[in-house]
Amino acid sequence: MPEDIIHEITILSGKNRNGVPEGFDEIRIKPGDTISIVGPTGSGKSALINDIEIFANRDTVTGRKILINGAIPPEYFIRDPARKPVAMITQNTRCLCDLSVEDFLLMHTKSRGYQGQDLVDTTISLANQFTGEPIQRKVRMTQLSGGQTRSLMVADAILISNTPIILLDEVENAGIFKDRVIEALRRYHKALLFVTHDPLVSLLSDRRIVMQDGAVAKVLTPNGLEQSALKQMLAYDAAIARVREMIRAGELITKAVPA
Ligand SMILES: Nc1ncnc2c1ncn2[C@@H]1O[C@H](COP(=O)(O)OP(=O)(O)OP(=O)(O)O)[C@@H](O)[C@H]1O
Repeated sequence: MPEDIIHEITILSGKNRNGVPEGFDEIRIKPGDTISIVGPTGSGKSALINDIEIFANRDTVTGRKILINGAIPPEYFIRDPARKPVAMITQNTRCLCDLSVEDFLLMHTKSRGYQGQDLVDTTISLANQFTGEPIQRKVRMTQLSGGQTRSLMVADAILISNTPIILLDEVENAGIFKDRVIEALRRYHKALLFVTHDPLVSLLSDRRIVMQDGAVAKVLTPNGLEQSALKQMLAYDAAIARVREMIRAGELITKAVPA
């Protein structure tokens, strides 16, 4: 529906944990933007993406307000799961559904009014680009590992739910190829906000929101200034991935691994 097309999400500032107003007026996010949310433990990272998930209207602990296309979002964005434009994927995302992967995705495509097997196949193959352990279509949803579940949920959010806004809360430790997830979300033109403690994931984003004491302390836009650090982190990440595979395969690591 044209009125459902999202051009912009706006975060209007609230207050920090001590009631002091945040030091920004508004943060504007457009489809295709990738934004990482960083900061120490307890600094308010999850609270910020929760505000977006529920379209806070000065009614959460932070006092923030979220606008969609410059206005308060319509009630059905919040109440109707099929029209909600936000998918939130967390470390705790679990699937309690006793169906095979294929049947689960088929059911979801039908409930969204799509027909045919094609979308199910594309979703499984996209999910398999994100995880090192390929997902078999006949396996039960409850048997998927943490990394496989998160990979499938991201692929489902991109292709079947097709939500324009995707929120990821610390999914990086879950055995998924985080750089491929970010690349795919960019390619599909999603607005992506992710809470992360991972340096590589942070460097891959266009902007970094830095949290402190429950408030946004800074919004950094590196504009290419971090390219050499990013290159270095990609090389380290590849070296760590190689060692991880060697360890998984039962090898002894007797030499330094070049980055
Ligand atoms: N602006 C605020 N005002 C009042 N309380 C807040 C504010 N922001 C966050 N909090 C509260 O502070 C606690 C910690 O916040 P939150 O869980 O968002 O931190 P976090 O940075 O995600 O932490 P972690 O890295 O450990 O997951 C929560 O109980 C949250 O509700």
